[in-house]
Amino acid sequence: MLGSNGRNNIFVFTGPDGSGRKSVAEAVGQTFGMEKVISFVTRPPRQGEVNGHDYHFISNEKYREMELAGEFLESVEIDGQRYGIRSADIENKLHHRDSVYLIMNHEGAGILKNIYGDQVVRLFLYADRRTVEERERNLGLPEETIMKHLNHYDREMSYRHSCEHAFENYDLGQTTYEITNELERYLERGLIDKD
Ligand SMILES: Nc1nc2c(ncn2[C@@H]2O[C@H](COP(=O)(O)OP(=O)(O)O)[C@@H](O)[C@H]2O)c(=O)[nH]1
Ligand SMILES: Nc1ncnc2c1ncn2[C@@H]1O[C@H](COP(=O)(O)OP(=O)(O)O)[C@@H](O)[C@H]1O
Repeated sequence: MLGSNGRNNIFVFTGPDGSGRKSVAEAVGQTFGMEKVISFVTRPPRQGEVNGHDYHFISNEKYREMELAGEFLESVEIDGQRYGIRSADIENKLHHRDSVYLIMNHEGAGILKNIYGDQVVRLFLYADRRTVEERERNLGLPEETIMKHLNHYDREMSYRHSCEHAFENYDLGQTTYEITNELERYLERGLIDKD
């Protein structure tokens, strides 16, 4: 379904782990009644993660089957685990709605941009290295995971200038407000009084 501006919007939240992509994306998604396209992943769920909400958690074998069947629009390997987006999921959602959102690393964001061009709006979130490390520690992530994430920090940060918009995230309410304002320009739904 095309939006009031005559096109679909695919909002991709990207940036370093711990920058707040999931938190902000969920808040903004709720505000606009937008659906998330959920990734398939081979890593096991972490405590509190829900299958079908955070990810579709699947085995290596199942992932390979889907891959061989050509089901993935985008598929990457990060730290030995596979992450992918199923073509049908994004197409079905866009059939019923004008906009969707996803959360991915720079690689996935670049692939989607190449496929969907102007319909993809990359929203880059960031905070300094010490802050993201502290947030991940407060979340209780295993030390090994935090270290892996920090190893990707510089590479992810260097993607900032390729993105359509970038937001420093230190105050969750403020960041959500800024992104809502920005998305309103794309969605033209009149949720924000611009005067
Ligand atoms: N390219 C790509 N990246 C993804 C996908 N799903 C999740 N990611 C990103 O992969 C990275 C690794 O994620 P992980 O360590 O499992 O942390 P998580 O963000 O807490 O799930 C994160 O930056 C995710 O945002 C996907 O389908 N494709
Ligand atoms: N502006 C912020 N101030 C403080 N904590 C934040 C802020 N944004 C996000 N967080 C917290 O940081 C942690 C990581 O956020 P999350 O949204 O999971 O990041 P990402 O999806 O980028 O890895 C979560 O515990 C989240 O509640």
